[in-house]
Amino acid sequence: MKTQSQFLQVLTRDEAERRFQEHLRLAPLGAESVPLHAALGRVLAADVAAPIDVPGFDRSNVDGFALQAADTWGAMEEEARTLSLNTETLAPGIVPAEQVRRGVATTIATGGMLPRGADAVVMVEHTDVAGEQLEVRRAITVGENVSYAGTDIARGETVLRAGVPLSSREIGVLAALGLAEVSVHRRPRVAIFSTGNEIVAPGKPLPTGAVYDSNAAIISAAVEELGGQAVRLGVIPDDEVALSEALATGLQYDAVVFSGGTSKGEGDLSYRVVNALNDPGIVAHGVALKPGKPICLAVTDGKPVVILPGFPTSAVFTFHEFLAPVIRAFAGMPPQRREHVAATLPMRINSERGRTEYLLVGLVPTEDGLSAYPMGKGSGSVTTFSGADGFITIDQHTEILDAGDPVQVQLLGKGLDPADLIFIGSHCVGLDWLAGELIRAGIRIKSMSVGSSGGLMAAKRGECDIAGIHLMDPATGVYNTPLLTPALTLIPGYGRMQGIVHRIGDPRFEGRDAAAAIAAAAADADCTMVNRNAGSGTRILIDRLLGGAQPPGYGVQTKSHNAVAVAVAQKRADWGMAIDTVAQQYGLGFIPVQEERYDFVVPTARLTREPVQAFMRLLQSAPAKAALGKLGFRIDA
Ligand SMILES: Nc1nc2c(c(=O)[nH]1)N[C@H]1C(S)=C(S)[C@@H](COP(=O)(O)OP(=O)(O)OC[C@H]3O[C@@H](n4cnc5c(N)ncnc54)[C@H](O)[C@@H]3O)O[C@H]1N2
Ligand code: MOO
Repeated sequence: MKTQSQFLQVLTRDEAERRFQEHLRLAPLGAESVPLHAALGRVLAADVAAPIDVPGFDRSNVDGFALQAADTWGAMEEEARTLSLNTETLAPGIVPAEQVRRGVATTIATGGMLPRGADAVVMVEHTDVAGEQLEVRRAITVGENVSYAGTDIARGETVLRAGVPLSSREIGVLAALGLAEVSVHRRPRVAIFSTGNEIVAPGKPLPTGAVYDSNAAIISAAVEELGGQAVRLGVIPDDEVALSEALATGLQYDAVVFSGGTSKGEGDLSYRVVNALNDPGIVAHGVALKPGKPICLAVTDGKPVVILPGFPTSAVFTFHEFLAPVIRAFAGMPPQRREHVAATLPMRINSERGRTEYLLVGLVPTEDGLSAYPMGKGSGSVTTFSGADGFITIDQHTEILDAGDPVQVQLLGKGLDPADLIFIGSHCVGLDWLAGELIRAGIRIKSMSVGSSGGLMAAKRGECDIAGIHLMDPATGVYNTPLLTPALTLIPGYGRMQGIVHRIGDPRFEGRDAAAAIAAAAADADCTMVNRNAGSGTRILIDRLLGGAQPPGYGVQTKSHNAVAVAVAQKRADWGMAIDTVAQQYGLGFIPVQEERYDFVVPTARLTREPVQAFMRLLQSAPAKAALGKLGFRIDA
């Protein structure tokens, strides 16, 4: 029998970090010399002192004539000073041979070397040449139009400091100093494995029940962003021998990252393999964090070995919490500066007691500052992290945050990227198409799917420009309009056909109308449905159709049309309610029930905003009508 290792001691985040870093040397791993063309993004390992002066000589900044400024004094447009010209012309790179004495000038080009005796350059525009004579029509001062040697960079000056990540600008400076190579910190090489029999590399076919390996891709890219070198070593099956071999390979690098197999389930073997390490081995397994509780942190011989939870959001979060600072330090990058902004919660939030919760949020500007919308699709979501602006930290002792509570949001990226147009509401592929068109037209869009009711609330609070909703008023059976208030304006959208989806050829549904199909389903005790979440427009339709009955599967409340179609296609259920376009996508049969309206609600005060107007014009345009029609939506004439 396999032993089930428990999370014997769940640590706080800070204690886990302390134990982890205690055994690590948070310093660069060494320096190496790289050619300038390969230096982009690398971190300077030593201060750079200028070996030469830049410019290396007194240089003219204009096309004109090098002379002694005193010879021009008193010169005016109608009262020129006349000088004689030397014979040479000083193009850049020419070393002057002739001296500039009183009353004499030398022709010089921009970048040319100032000749001995000259102390200024007059621009060609302020002169006339007549034979060997130069007429100057403008008085200039000593030093005018001249850059003296070493004024840009003086020899011996420290121009760049160790620890600076090299961008194109620093690389330009190094080249100007004549340096062909530069000493940079060695990039820490991070071995990255994904684990699990169900994990499939992108690009390969996906068997039912399998999952594409997103963790390796996101962790690899994050390692590179932090100045490390990602060494992708593939997907390792749930097999102790294979995992041990992987670990041995991984230990040839500077750090080892596994994802998956750290909790206590069947097949979660990664931590058992890592458990064989010593000096000191595992320092934390189980941290009071959400997401990220099963994170396993180990160190062996000064090398970090980490098992990230398999769930993508947990994996990314714990990577950034525990490993990112270590990789930065190994790479010689300065610690990350974390930026916070103040915001308000638009809705009540429940949190789990006993775990510090990191809640990813999207930020929306309002008249009273920022509103922080939870992006939560749970730890298993791949998109939560990429769509969020930041996260709030909910203390382990806090169970509830109320709507209107002030929160501090730690930003994920650099600064805030304000949007021109904010959509909050129900997700629709038609709206996706419209948003795509606006983005192509240069409008910055932020879009949050919080359902129809959430969208309506956001519009009432003035937090969005446009809320896509499809809510039927149960009393009248009319969509959307009965729910408006005077402060809201409705932009008519389009119709979508809702109906019963079933597998093609199922005799309980095929060829019947909705009422007959429901009756046939009710007559078969084995017939299972899949429901929708309470509050959704679709659920109202289902309940009307069932007339109070609750057949098998009624308790399974999925949150989208796609989830309903997948459940039916994969035979976990026999019928459900979804829109016809989704039924088509999954090759399912469809019995029309009712056309519902998907409309756009705009806070009236925002109606005149140009991006809102652009949206309205787009919706009315012939290409939009054609595209939406092709997607299966019925557009008003
Ligand atoms: N009984 C308990 N069950 C679970 C607990 C617990 O405390 N007690 N903790 C839960 C938490 S919290 C998390 S987080 C997960 C983490 O589990 P594992 O680290 O063991 O991860 P897996 O079981 O291998 O996978 C979880 C999930 O993530 C998918 N996955 C895995 N690798 C990848 C990848 N490379 N790319 C994309 N997706 C991946 C995997 O298919 C699973 O769906 O455990 C809970 N359970
Ligand atoms: O703590 Mo797990 O990391 O929520 O999903």
